[in-house]
Amino acid sequence: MAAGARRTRELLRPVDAAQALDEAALLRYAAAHVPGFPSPAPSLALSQFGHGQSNPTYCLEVSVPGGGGETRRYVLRKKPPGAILQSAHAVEREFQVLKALGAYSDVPAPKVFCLCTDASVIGTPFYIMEYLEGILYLDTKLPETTPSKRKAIYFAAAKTLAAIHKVDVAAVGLQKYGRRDNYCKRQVDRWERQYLHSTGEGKPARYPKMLDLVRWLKENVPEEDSSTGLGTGLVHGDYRVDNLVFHPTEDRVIGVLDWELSTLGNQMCDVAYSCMQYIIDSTPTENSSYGGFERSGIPDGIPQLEEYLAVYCSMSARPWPVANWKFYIAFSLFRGASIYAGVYHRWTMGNASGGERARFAGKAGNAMVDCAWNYINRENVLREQPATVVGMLVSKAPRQEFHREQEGSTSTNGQGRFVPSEKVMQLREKIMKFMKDHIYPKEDELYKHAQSTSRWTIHPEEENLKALAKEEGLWNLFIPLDSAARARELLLEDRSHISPGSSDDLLLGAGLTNLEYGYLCEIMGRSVWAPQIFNCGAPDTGNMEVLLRYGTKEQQKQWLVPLLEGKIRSGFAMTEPQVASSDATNIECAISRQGDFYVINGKKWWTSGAMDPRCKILILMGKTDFSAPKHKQQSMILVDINTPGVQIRRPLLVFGFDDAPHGHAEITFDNVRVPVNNILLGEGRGFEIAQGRLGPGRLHHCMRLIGAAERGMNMMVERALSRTAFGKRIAQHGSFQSDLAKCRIELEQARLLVLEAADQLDRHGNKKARGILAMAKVAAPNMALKVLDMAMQVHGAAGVSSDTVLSHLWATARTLRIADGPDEVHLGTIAKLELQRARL
Ligand SMILES: Cc1cc2nc3c(=O)[nH]c(=O)nc-3n(C[C@H](O)[C@H](O)[C@H](O)COP(=O)(O)OP(=O)(O)OC[C@H]3O[C@@H](n4cnc5c(N)ncnc54)[C@H](O)[C@@H]3O)c2cc1C
Repeated sequence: MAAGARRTRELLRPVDAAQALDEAALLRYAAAHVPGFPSPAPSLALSQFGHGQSNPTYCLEVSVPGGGGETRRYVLRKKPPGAILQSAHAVEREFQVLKALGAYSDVPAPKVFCLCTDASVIGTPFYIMEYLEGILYLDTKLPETTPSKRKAIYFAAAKTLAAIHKVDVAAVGLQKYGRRDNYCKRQVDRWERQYLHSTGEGKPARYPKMLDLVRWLKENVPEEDSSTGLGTGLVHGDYRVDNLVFHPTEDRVIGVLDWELSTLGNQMCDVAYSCMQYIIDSTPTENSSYGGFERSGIPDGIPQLEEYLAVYCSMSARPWPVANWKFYIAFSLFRGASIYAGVYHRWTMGNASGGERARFAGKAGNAMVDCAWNYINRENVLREQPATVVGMLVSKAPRQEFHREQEGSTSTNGQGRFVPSEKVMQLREKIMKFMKDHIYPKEDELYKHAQSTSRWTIHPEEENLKALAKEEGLWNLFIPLDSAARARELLLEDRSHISPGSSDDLLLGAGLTNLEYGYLCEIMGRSVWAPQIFNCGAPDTGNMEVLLRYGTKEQQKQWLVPLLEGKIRSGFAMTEPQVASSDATNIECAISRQGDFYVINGKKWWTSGAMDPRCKILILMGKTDFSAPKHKQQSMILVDINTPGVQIRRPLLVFGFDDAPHGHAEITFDNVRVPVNNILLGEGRGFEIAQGRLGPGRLHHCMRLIGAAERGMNMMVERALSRTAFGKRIAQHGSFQSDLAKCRIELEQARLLVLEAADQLDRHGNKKARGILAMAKVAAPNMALKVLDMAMQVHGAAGVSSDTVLSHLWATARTLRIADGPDEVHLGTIAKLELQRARL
């Protein structure tokens, strides 16, 4: 076989005499079944591809009648002649998968024209497909290319494999193409049978180590193999660089060939198989040493196996496969050995396509078995963490519906202004994994519960998830360094009020700055359910912040600790229906001192979280002195929600969403008596507290909005790539591309603004950072609304339904142009500062 890069046409050779076809019959059939086939064809030049072992493949070159010498090329692929293994050489299946992929997916595949199952036409079933003029790299070492091209080719191969694995099989009509579960288990049985069929008495000798390998594989099938969900789907079955046709001038795949072994199943088998050249050079030649790149040295430019894997994992959002990698490699070697045993057997019977190379297939197969055993006996085969590849962040989490994790400006190469520290990156990855493993898969169920008649109760799963998040150390991450320091002193003095087993360190977060938390909060914002699972949901975070900063020791013991532990929830009651509450000087709720008590009278609404059965404490803002200066009249006070006189009147709806089970409540306070020491910081200091509370809290909303928008982007892209309108993918329509690009620009702008605001908050405090905080508070919801609106648009009617998360995310984003202060108020702040600066 010719080594190196070959143009498709260079792979053609005269037809093997033993594989000659009835050309007249073929022409008749093609003319009748291939749309646009030149007819009557003045001449047919038939040649054969020298590359490939299994199904004989031909090139039909037909002159176009009256075309002045113009010719058209087609490719014909057929079963080999003679007795063949029943399940092998399934050209019918190749045709089926190519047809489905060609019509509905982004996987580059040759277009198929017709399938002939009538063996009487040319002796065996066959199909005819498009001839792709491109480059095939027959030698996986890529000797005839430059190092940079080698890298690009390998990464393109990883990307294309990811594209195959992301095909929605139901959407392309391949849902019955195979069983997804127990793929490896069934494959081991299948290839064991094939091996036994191809070897033994009167046939090539059996290799005892192969039988041992079968036993080992059967005993070590990964648990994930029994699943039908994560990591299962379309499997190519023979995915190698030399089965890819590359564009003649660009480093991208234009066609994936040889789908003979494709089916549905465990996709990690494809991945391991595509890495075979790193492990073994199994080219069947007489003098083969069988050493893969790992032994012979990796050609310059070809990425390390772990780099290649990292790209695949990143593009497919698949977990880093360290846990079962040994199995998958051993399985690939075993399967290769079994295939080679078949090739060798056919060669001994005189009917292997691929000629003399098959002579050495038996030897090569046994070398694969030896290699599998060497691999199994190695201590470490893959590092615990994925390799870092420029521009890629590899999730170690399993794939979920939510595939791509765009990283935006945080996906840097360790350089630049906003680059999270290693500690933050680790937490970020952990949260992303948690979201993929536990939150996205439960969203539907939580949503259904929130629509049911039990919606004002807590779904048991929510508390389970909280326990899990706590266990993983993903708890109270919002707590800024300085607040934690103050509370630590108070809490450490007396541990009697802390539940046994609770760790102080865990309760007080991870010692992050607001900026550091920003990178994490963004991820939580991708799901409306996520923040509270990590005990980072509003309004609890703001309330805890108030208690951390301003609470007395007693207040902290009674209310802060259970909040930090996630045992209770809280509400913040400031807004009142009868006054414009964006101007908090308007509020009318009265807090009057009577001896050792304060008596509260008033009406509040939009007290978020107060409907939650776990809500035990409200921080209420009212007036203690109506005659004091305008900003000294207000005070904040702790109100036990079960105090007589506190009455929840109704849940309010946001565009029809009641946000159960947390809800937004209208509450009346009729002569509610609370102890005097429930006052926070002191009478008349409500505004002061509000400033402290609202800075970080506002920013958290912004961060979550960036996450929500990012999710919108992901969903929009996935939808546009998988749906066809007016003859092409939505993603191929220019108007979509322009909207998408604009959304990305706005998102990145907003993200940078939010990060900058967080940084200034850390460095200069609330007051000095108020201008940029206000900018972020205006920019983030407006951007998120635009992106989510566009995402809904791309989803068509589905986008505005509750079948996707988009409408709920949009509704939540819309409230944030009002909640925590309307846009206009923040714009006023920005303008005021701008004018002040001009006057200086
Ligand atoms: C989903 C949701 C959750 C909420 N959660 C809480 C909560 O937990 N606790 C709580 O206390 N409140 C909560 N709120 C209430 C929220 O904080 C208030 O709605 C907000 O502060 C605005 O007050 P208002 O509704 O009284 O509007 P108003 O103050 O009446 O303002 C109405 C409009 O007037 C205009 N306006 C106001 N000021 C200016 C100005 N300076 N310049 C120009 N135009 C102006 C703006 O267009 C503004 O939107 C929540 C609201 C929503 C929607």
